Amino acid sequence: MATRLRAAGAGRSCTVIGGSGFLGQHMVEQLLAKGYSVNVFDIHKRFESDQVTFFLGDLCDKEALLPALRGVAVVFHCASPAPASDNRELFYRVNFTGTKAVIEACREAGVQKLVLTSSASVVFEGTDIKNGSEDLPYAQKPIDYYTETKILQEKEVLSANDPDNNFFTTAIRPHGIFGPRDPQLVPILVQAARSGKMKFIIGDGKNLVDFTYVENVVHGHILAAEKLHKGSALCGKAFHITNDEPIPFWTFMSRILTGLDYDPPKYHIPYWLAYYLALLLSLLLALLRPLVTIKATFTPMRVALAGTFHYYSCERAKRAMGYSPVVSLDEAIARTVQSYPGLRRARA
Ligand SMILES: NC(=O)C1=CN([C@@H]2O[C@H](COP(=O)(O)OP(=O)(O)OC[C@H]3O[C@@H](n4cnc5c(N)ncnc54)[C@H](OP(=O)(O)O)[C@@H]3O)[C@@H](O)[C@H]2O)C=CC1
Ligand SMILES: CC(C)CCC[C@@H](C)[C@H]1CC[C@H]2C3=C(CC[C@]12C)[C@@]1(C)CCC(=O)C[C@@H]1CC3
Repeated sequence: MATRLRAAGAGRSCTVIGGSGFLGQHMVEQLLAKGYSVNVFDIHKRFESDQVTFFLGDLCDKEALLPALRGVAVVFHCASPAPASDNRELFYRVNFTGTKAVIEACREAGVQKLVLTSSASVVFEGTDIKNGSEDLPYAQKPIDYYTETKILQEKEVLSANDPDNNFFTTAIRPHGIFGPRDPQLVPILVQAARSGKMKFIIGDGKNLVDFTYVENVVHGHILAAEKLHKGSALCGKAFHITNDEPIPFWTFMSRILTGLDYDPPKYHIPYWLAYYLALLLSLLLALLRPLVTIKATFTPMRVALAGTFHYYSCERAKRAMGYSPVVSLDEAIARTVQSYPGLRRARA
């Protein structure tokens, strides 16, 4: 590994924590393409590459992290339990306690830059956000445990910024990441369509939201790593990274569905009715949990995301790091639909 690090140049050596995941794999691919030497630290190894050094372990274990961080200049921390897991203990352990372990390991290993994948949802409380800036306060009442722990995670990383000791941190807040190999958005949407649950538009269908193509998210992270240094505007700050093309939520869903030959939703259900039905269902499933575990398609969080405005300004990222999306929304939707032949509706 030391040879690879030297070959890439000390400044272009990195470790992607969570590198086996959806965003992580795209991150690894683009970093390699840019000539970085790349380590992956993840609890699972989900792909083979002779260009990558894999370190398997739990990011909550600092001793397991250290070998993966020694000699690297930049750490990208994009690991998190899946939002749908809804496991409060797991979220706290990984996103809060685990992130503190990541920070300690970075400091001990002499890593200079830590780029966290946070989430624009850290300011979302289930009510409209239109062109929200990073100055919005953290959600006082996060809708779910995932969001609650992403807030704690971001606060830990940004407050760890320590330029006097050559340790620089920043957080990237993407929103609604989609693209090839996404496990959370398109597969769940198609599953809902296949089970006949996608006949209704929640609300009036005019709520604009941000969906961000995965390659734009990666581009934002790499830009941040390259612009993060002593005295830069990135130190200890968070930055929204989106496609900068807010789109009605149900227009986006319909374009993915029709692109895969499914019928788009066409009837309307009032937002308040959908939200309270989802809340009632979540309470019922919580009561039944000791007996049976049932995953709801329409959780309160998902209904809130489906029925409210939530799009964010990227102006701060444009100014501080010269960010602009590298793949347009139209092209991104086309590539995404094209990448899921197995999810296309089988024609009789
Ligand atoms: N998807 C989206 O729309 C958005 C995602 N984000 C953030 O982007 C990041 C990446 O998300 P995404 O790629 O979708 O998520 P994935 O679940 O696809 O990837 C996360 C990776 O981290 C791994 N991981 C989880 N827990 C640990 C642990 N304790 N130790 C080591 N590795 C671990 C996961 O393994 P395993 O699969 O076994 O859990 C997985 O490989 C996350 O931080 C998420 O919060 C932010 C905004 C939007
Ligand atoms: C069943 C339908 C009402 C919705 C189907 C699509 C949803 C599964 C997705 C639409 C918006 C997505 C989203 C996320 C996960 C998947 C969706 C709810 C996140 C919660 C993932 C993690 C984040 O940090 C924020 C994302 C917001 C958008």
